[in-house]
Amino acid sequence: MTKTKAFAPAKINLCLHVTGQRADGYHLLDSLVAFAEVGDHLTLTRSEVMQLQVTGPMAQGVPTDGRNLCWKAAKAFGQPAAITLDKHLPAAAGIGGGSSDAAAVLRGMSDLYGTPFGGEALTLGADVPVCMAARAARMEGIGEVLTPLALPRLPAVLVNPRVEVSTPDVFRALASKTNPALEPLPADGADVIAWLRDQRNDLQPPAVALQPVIGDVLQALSACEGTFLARMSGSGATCFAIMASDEAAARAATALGQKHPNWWIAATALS
Ligand SMILES: C[C@](O)(CO)[C@H](O)COP(=O)(O)OP(=O)(O)OC[C@H]1O[C@@H](n2ccc(N)nc2=O)[C@H](O)[C@@H]1O
Ligand SMILES: Nc1ncnc2c1ncn2[C@@H]1O[C@H](COP(=O)(O)OP(=O)(O)OP(=O)(O)O)[C@@H](O)[C@H]1O
Repeated sequence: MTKTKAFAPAKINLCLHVTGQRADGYHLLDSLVAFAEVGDHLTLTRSEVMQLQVTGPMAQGVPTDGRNLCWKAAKAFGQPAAITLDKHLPAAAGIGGGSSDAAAVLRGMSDLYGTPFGGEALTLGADVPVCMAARAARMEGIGEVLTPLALPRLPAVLVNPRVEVSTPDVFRALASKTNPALEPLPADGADVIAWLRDQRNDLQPPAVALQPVIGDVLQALSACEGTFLARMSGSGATCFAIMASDEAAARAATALGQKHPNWWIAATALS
C-alpha cells in the first residue's frame, strides 16, 4: 500500500478519578473513556523523507515539525511518511487531540508498511494507548491498563471556550492526589448516565480554578434543554454534555454558538 487514511476521534473522559501518585510524579487514574464521532483526519503516503502538513479549521499554532506527535509517532514506528493532518479538534484541550493523532499515525503506518507497531504507545503520551483502539474502555494505571467495554451511543455536545490548559499545571493544582476509585461499573443494560452522575472528574475543580471560564461552559451546558449530564474531559478545558437525543444536541450546539460565537462547539455522539 502506498497511501492510506486514518481517523483520530476526540477522546472524552466521561469520568476521571485520580487515585494516587507514583514516585516519578505521574498520577494513577481510574477513568471511563469514550470516543466522539468528530475528530482529525489524516492521510499518510509512503515517502523517502518525513513530511508533515497541517490543514483545516484548527491548524493554527499546531507545530509542523518534530514537536508534532504525528512526527514523533512516525519516528517511533521507524519509517518516514508524508502526512497530512486535517485538524478539526482544538489543541491542549483535554480531548487527546495530539494523542489521538499519534495513535492514528501508528495505525496508518501499520497499514502502509504491513507491519504492526513494535514499540510502546505509552512512551508517546499517557493517552496514546487508549487512543490506539479508539473504543470505549476503562483506563487505569497512568493510562496503560485498559479494559474495553461496550457503551450505548450517547448523543453529546462538546464545548471548548478557546483557552488552552496545560495538563501538568492542572495535575499540580490538584488538592488531593488520593481519591476513591470508580464505583463498580454498571452491569449490561443498566443506566450508564445515572452511574456517571455519581462519578467525578477530579481534575475539574483545579482546572476551573485556573480557568474560571470552564465554570461558565459547564453552567451553559447544564442549562440547555435535554442535558442529562455536563462535565469536563481530561485536564480541560473542553467540556461535554450528554444529551437526550441527536436533535437536542444539535439544538443546544446552535443555541450555544449564537450566544458564544468564539467557543468551539460540536454536536456529536460518544460511544
Ligand atoms: C489527563 C488525561 O488526558 C486523562 O486521559 C491524561 O492523563 C493526560 O494524557 P497526555 O496528555 O497524553 O499526558 P502526557 O503527555 O503523557 O503527560 C503530560 C503531563 O501530565 C501529567 N500526567 C499525565 C498522565 C498521568 N497519568 N499523570 C500525570 O501526572 C504529567 O505531569 C505529564 O508530564
Ligand atoms: N498533532 C497535534 N495536534 C495538536 N497539538 C499538538 C500535536 N502535536 C503536538 N502538539 C502540541 O501539544 C500540545 C498539547 O496538545 P494536545 O492536543 O495533545 O492536548 P492535550 O490537552 O495534552 O490532550 P489530552 O490532555 O486530552 O491528552 C499543543 O499545545 C501543541 O503545541
